[in-house]
Amino acid sequence: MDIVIIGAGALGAYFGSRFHEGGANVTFLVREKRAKQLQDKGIKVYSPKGDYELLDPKIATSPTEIEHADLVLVSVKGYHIQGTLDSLKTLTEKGAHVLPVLNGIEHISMLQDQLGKDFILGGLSFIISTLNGDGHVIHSSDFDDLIFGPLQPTQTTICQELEDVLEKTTITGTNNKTILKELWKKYMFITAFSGITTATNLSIGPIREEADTFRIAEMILQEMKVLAKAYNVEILEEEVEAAKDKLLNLPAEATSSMHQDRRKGLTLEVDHLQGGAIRLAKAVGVDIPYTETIYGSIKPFEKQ
Ligand SMILES: NC(=O)C1=CN([C@@H]2O[C@H](COP(=O)(O)OP(=O)(O)OC[C@H]3O[C@@H](n4cnc5c(N)ncnc54)[C@H](OP(=O)(O)O)[C@@H]3O)[C@@H](O)[C@H]2O)C=CC1
Ligand SMILES: CC(C)(CO)C(=O)C(=O)O
Repeated sequence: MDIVIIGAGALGAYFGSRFHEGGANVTFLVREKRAKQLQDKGIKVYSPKGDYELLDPKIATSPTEIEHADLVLVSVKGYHIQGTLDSLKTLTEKGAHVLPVLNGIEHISMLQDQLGKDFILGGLSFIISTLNGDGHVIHSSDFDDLIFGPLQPTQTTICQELEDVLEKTTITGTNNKTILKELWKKYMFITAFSGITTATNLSIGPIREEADTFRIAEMILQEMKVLAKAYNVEILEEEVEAAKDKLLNLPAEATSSMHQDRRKGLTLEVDHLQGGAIRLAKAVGVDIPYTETIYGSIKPFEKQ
């Protein structure tokens, strides 16, 4: 399978390396600075699932350099998705399907509107990874789930092909037939988890110790459930409970990637995540006051 990775950051470099390890033909479509770093240092993955080294990754800085792609994995931050549209347009015109794995939900309909519904698959990931100073991947969770699936009936073949590739890798891949619901469940979870950890500047342990603080995360889960319903996605109460249990059972020092970005002084995805929820809620007349409050609390730290 010919796979292009747009956004060779923590997620893209990890999954791209694993696809390569499994025998796929992988090209990293990156910007100039990252291209130079990849040429100089290659990619190394340090991971509980086994280290991997890609000394001479295939790199492109323009989509015109890429002759053919079956699949484009998009793993940029939410605030960079608009900047990938020209490349995605060129690659979908060459027949590629697009698998976005960023957190959030608004980008799905945006990509469908801009590129055509047939090209956009649903995707998300559960993993904790980051890049070190050499641009190498530090994968620190024992999970690396890549959940994907068709959003249109025409996409079952490409999803099956990806499933076949994933079977040859260490990635825990799931071809999910109800991917839209999975996307909303992850969106519900991440809006609460990234919201409460980033706003308080605390990992989950101390948040759990203060019932009044933890309650804010619970209320955000409930608001996101109501919001999903307004978009015809039924998240069950037991699924909200499962998300709450996850928050209760994470290691005390666990935190969200957005909170890690706050700690590192990087731009935050708050507009894409909590801001996106607020825009979607306004459009259908749903009130999400806890999410709005968390959004307002994080906003001053968005661009540090
Ligand atoms: N890290 C994690 O553990 C997890 C992250 N996620 C989600 O995955 C998404 C990606 O996160 P993450 O991998 O951590 O982010 P990173 O910041 O590590 O990587 C994003 C990469 O995108 C690149 N990029 C941005 N615009 C373009 C473009 N136009 N063309 C090519 N490359 C581009 C950046 O490159 P450049 O160097 O040029 O700026 C950067 O390397 C986010 O939505 C995040 O919430 C989800 C689960 C876990
Ligand atoms: C919760 C987690 C770590 C799961 O992958 C995540 O998506 C994030 O923090 O951005």
